[in-house]
Amino acid sequence: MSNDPTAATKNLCDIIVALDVPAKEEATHILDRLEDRPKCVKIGLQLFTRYGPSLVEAIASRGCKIFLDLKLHDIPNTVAHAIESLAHLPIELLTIHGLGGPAMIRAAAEARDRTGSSMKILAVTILTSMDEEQMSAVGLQDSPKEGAKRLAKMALAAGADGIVCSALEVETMREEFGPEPILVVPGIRPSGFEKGDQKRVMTPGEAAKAGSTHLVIGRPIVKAADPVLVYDQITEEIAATTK
Ligand SMILES: O=C(O)c1cc(=O)[nH]c(=O)n1[C@@H]1O[C@H](COP(=O)(O)O)[C@@H](O)[C@H]1O
Repeated sequence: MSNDPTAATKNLCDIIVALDVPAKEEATHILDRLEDRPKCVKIGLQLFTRYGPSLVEAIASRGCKIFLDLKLHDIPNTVAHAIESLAHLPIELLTIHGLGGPAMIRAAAEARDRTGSSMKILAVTILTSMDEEQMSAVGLQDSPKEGAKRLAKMALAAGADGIVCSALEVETMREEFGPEPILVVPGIRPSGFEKGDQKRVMTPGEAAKAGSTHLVIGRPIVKAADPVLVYDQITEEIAATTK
């Protein structure tokens, strides 16, 4: 296996479009405009709490892989049963919170295995909207980089297939865990785009170069006047930095 920390990204840094919109018609409209560009889209709490599993099936039937971002965080028994309830759906990636701890993560992976589902389970480390001040307010005393690394180590050992972290931590993750783990990276901001509520951000090119496998991009694409133009510019930026 290659020791090149960017090996995992060669030809493999996919864009995941976060469909953070209020209505399924709006999500469909964006996907129609983007045509067959996105190979994977994210359905998060905003759409899933409104439309549930039927929307997952409808969007998957268009040929897109589905990243279902529910960030499950509960006692192991409850998370395991939630995963059993989701197992029949065409889900590629599913999020749980790393802060749920190793027993919860293990229960999630075991539930997935029991059902025969092939979904990959990703542990969210430190949300990209958090900085040191926010972490300290919930009793986390280390830096985002240290905290994310600590949670990632625990989560991967407990059976997570990959992790969600900011691009600022990706290089450290690759040094620590090698080329195997899936590294899904939100907090992506093309240069000049406002951070909004995100605290730990990087440009698409920097994030891809660091070794991310997937970049989760919401507002810069879905709120753009011309989402196709922005999507294509991001694709070119990634290609230029990872070739
Ligand atoms: O799990 C996620 O996808 C996620 C984790 C995280 O730490 N930060 C984060 O922003 N996200 C998600 O990534 C997307 C980022 O959206 P934008 O900031 O609009 O690009 C949102 O849908 C968030 O829910």
